[in-house]
Amino acid sequence: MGHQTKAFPIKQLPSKEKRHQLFGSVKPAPRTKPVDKMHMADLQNTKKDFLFDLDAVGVTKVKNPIMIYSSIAPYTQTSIGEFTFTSSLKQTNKGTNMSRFMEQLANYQKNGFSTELDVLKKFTKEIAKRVEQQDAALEVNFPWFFERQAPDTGLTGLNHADAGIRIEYHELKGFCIYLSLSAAITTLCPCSKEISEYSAHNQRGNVIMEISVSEDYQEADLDWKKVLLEAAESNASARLHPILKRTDEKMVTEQAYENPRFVEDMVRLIAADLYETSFITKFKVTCQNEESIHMHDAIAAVTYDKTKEV
Ligand SMILES: Nc1nc2c(ncn2[C@@H]2O[C@H](COP(=O)(O)OP(=O)(O)OP(=O)(O)O)[C@@H](O)[C@H]2O)c(=O)[nH]1
Repeated sequence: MGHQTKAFPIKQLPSKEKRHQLFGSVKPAPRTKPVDKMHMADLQNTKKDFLFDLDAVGVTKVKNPIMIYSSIAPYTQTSIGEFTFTSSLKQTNKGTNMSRFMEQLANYQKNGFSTELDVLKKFTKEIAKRVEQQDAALEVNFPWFFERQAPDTGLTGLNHADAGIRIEYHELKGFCIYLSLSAAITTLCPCSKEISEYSAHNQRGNVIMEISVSEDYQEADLDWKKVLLEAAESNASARLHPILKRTDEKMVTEQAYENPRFVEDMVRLIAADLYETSFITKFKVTCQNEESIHMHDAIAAVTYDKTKEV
């Protein structure tokens, strides 16, 4: 005898409409307000003295797919960007037209929205025009992936750092560009190495580099993401790796022992590299170590403005 399957559904349920009513849906009340845009109230565009100019108004936490180009592998990748789009607002205007920021994003999205600085500059300038203001700002933060090779076996996998771009545009003043990268590194404590008969405690550090760039900076000549990543990693006790076999692990461990670093050492060494990078005009470097012998973290920071040099 073959196995008999039951035919589903067995129970006869009320219709979907009846089910919605059962759970509280009611018939629409009579509509009294206009439905055509021409006759709708436009509160945003009310003109009066609203007491203060606003520095920024717009939309934030906007997630959108992005294309990222890099000078290290993977050379092209897709990621998710979290955006903020704003402009200032005059004291005489009640509100901005928020939908226009999102309309602009939808237009760019059609061809794939890339984080190339030239694209984002164009976007920000167009936003100002679209919302009828003198200025606009765009901020985007995204995880950026890069290939990392194990030092001995050469096995590769992906690591990532958190990248950020802020573009400010003003009709009269032009553009300001701020870039940031937050990268993880290994540090081995110099003090612990010095005082102990053997070993030294180490930790995972997080380096945040925030920079301003010169007006003539072209990322096609030098990829800022790679520059900042190298500044953090090349000055650390060791780099982080997705894949390490024993022969790799030995090398990374010994390299860290040979290059002990305090958080203070980290920010000063990275500052030196950023100081020597000609397209960087100002920078802030912060290093925060998740201490392995404490519940708390260690932190150090340095800022420098090359434009203030005499
Ligand atoms: N100004 C403002 N708008 C808001 C606020 N909260 C929500 N909104 C948005 O107002 C939007 C309406 O956008 P608008 O761009 O003003 O719409 P519109 O006037 O039809 O657009 P235009 O034809 O471009 O002038 C809706 O999408 C709401 O999301 C707020 O606090 N301030």
